[in-house]
Amino acid sequence: MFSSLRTKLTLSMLITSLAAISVMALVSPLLLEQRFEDLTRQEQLNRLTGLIQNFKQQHSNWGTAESAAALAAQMSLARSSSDDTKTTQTALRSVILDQPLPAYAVADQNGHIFIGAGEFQPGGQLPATALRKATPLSQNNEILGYALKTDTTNLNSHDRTYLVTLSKSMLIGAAAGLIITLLLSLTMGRQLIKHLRNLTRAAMEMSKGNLDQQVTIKGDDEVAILAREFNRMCQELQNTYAELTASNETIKAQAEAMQELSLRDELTSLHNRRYFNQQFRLMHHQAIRYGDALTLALGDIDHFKLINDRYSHQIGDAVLKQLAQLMMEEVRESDVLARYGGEEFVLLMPQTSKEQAEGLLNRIRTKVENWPWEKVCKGLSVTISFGLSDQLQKDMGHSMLVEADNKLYQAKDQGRNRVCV
Ligand SMILES: Nc1nc2c(ncn2[C@@H]2O[C@H](COP(=O)(O)OP(=O)(O)OP(=O)(O)O)[C@@H](O)[C@H]2O)c(=O)[nH]1
Repeated sequence: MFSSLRTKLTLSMLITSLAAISVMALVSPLLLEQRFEDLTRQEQLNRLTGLIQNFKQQHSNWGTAESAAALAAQMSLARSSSDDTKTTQTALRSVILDQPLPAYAVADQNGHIFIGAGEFQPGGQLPATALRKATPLSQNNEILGYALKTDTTNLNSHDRTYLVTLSKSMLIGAAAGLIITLLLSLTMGRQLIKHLRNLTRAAMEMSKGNLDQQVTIKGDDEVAILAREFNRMCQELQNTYAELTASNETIKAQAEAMQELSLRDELTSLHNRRYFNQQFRLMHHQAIRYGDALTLALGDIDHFKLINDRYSHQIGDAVLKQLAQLMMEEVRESDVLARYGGEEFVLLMPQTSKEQAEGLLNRIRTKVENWPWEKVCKGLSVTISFGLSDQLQKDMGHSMLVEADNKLYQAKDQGRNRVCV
């Protein structure tokens, strides 16, 4: 339901804020009231202690029923009097008039009550059980009297109003603070989500194969660290991919070169017999299937042994190379010219009749005969003989090769430097 991170963050912040305000609304007034009461009570007890001290300074018999009665009398006088010149009466007035009437019964150290409250009346005696519950009023470790709380609260309506106003102000302040925090969190959350979205988008692009991904980095937080690492990984991946592609290309090129080399003759750079065999099988099959013409020629340099013997093996090699070059210049791209072995060549001519092939081979033969072989070696002359076949039989080309070979022998027998058909 709440699938996006943004929604989840917003909701969690809202819930947290509401929970914080609720806790504050419930707990803080209670704590405040408790604290307020404690302070008020302490203040009242201090005043009572001060009252007794003042009285005791003037009356040496403090602790007797008489002195308690005298203080009680002074207190009832202070309630009705406006004269505040005397110290005790001033203290009394501050206890009795400035403060709400405390819900305390107060007695001297021997339990003689001089301030009455509840069931305890002035002039009476505070029972032992009540005395145990009462708070001692002491100074310099000397107990001057006891105050027994007879009411649950020390707070008057003023205090309560003050307390409620304070609680409300606190709540308004807290609510305002929380709203600001919420807004700030939302802004920060938006920024965070923006960075995460950028990262997600870049990662998705990467998974599609677009490795060239870099995200903007701001700040130094965890998301920035994540983004920095992501960028570094992208860069590394890109470099590795480029290296792999390059080495792949090299391997491919090397494999192609190896393949090509394995099908080429090293000396003449013509295709070799293996390549010829592959092509011959294919072309022979196609020619039979589609009823096309296919002519095969075997060529052999005349008296090549003599050339080797007379001019050296190196000159023999040079002749082979030059002759291959001359033949290459004459044949079509679609023809297959290969060194068949030693001083023998084979030429496969697809869609070529025997007559057309004969014409081409005679052109080659004449070209070879007329080429200035003196350039290679003084006194050198070279000729070549060819045997032709266009026999298409379903025997994988065997009869064609046999016939071409027979015709080549025929050409040699008839005096060489010729084409036998
Ligand atoms: N220099 C060189 N000679 C080669 C190479 N391959 C084969 N030969 C030589 O070619 C010669 C072929 O001689 P033969 O088969 O007697 O034929 P021929 O001398 O040409 O005589 P005919 O074919 O009857 O005209 C041999 O001496 C081989 O050593 C090669 O790659 N380089």
